[in-house]
Amino acid sequence: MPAMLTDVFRGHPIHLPHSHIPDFTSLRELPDSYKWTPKDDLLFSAAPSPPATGENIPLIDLDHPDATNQIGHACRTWGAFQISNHGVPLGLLQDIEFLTGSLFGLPVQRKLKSARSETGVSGYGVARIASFFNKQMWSEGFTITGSPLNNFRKLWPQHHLNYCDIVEEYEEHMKKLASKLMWLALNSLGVSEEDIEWASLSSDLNWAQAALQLNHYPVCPEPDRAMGLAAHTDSTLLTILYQNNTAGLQVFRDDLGWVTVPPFPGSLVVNVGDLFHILSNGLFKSVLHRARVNQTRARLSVAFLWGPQSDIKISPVPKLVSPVESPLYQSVTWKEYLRTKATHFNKALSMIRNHREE
Ligand SMILES: C=C1C[C@]23C[C@@]1(O)CC[C@H]2[C@@]12CCC[C@@](C)(C(=O)O1)[C@H]2[C@@H]3C(=O)O
Ligand SMILES: O=C(O)CCC(=O)C(=O)O
Ligand SMILES: [Fe+2]
Repeated sequence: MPAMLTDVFRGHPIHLPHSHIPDFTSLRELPDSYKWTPKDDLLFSAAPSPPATGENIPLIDLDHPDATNQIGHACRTWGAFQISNHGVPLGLLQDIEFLTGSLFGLPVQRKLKSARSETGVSGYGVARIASFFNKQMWSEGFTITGSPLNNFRKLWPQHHLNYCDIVEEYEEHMKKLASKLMWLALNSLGVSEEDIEWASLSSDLNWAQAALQLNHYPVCPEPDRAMGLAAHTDSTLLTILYQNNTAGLQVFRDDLGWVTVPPFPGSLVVNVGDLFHILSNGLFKSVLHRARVNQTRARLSVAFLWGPQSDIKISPVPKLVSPVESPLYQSVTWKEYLRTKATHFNKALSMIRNHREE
């Protein structure tokens, strides 16, 4: 996988307190800096949840004859769905979960040997969005772009090659799955490969790239006051998320509030990201989501964040733009968008939106 994302934050350092990541297991009480009140998580103005209706994001069987329409509907209404029969071997999901558990189980001092630098993308640390919040999140993360070899060697001097193989195999499966899902979703809108210049020009998947984000949410002494990962949308085209058998992911819908996505063994969660929202001229929703924590079980998740190569301009598909209106968004590369997001976070999408005359 080409390492094009690695230099995206060069010249855009963020000062994050990686070195202050505590040894979570030793904390019997929640420190004040980790106590969130509802106003600490208001950057995306998500209204409080109305009473639960039991509605949830759809679980779509990819072998179902109507899968295309179901995916299209889910992208328009939720911006998220779960999938079964996705073709990723269960053993590989178990391997990536094992790798993730093993990484975060290492002593803090070892993990810090591969700490993400202030201008880097890859490595160990707190989520990049942490700089926008006054409170700290109850989680730790590890981002992989390009080869993980150098970092993995520092983490596991003996076993790094086995772990590199797992990451490579996982990314290969994810790449193919993400592309299949994108085309199914676009087909549901009547859009095919010939309608998108950059996709039709390059053979196989040379136009795509990705980052793998491993997340750990340790057991928390006061889960109702803590936040695992604050509300955000992904900057991607699509994100494919594996979660272990512990609930915590929540997605937001204006009419339903925060809805918890139950883990179904072997299934994967798919999120529409901001770039897919732009490409679909606003028809697909980039889903606002967050992760909560709990008092009894540690939670692990693995997000495959998938988007176009850094030099590809994403703009609304002409077929989806009305002939009498301008496209909803200006064109933008993933790199430009990540930089805008790194400085303006929740305002990034509206900054590239074309404001129409009334
Ligand atoms: C490619 C990327 C997407 C991401 C920023 C990053 O450079 C690598 C990590 C990704 C992640 C994972 C956790 C949530 C998120 C908002 C963050 O802070 O880092 C996403 C970023 C994103 O989608 O914008
Ligand atoms: O842990 C989760 O369920 C969410 C992770 C996530 O949103 C991310 O890595 O972007
Ligand atoms: Fe996310």
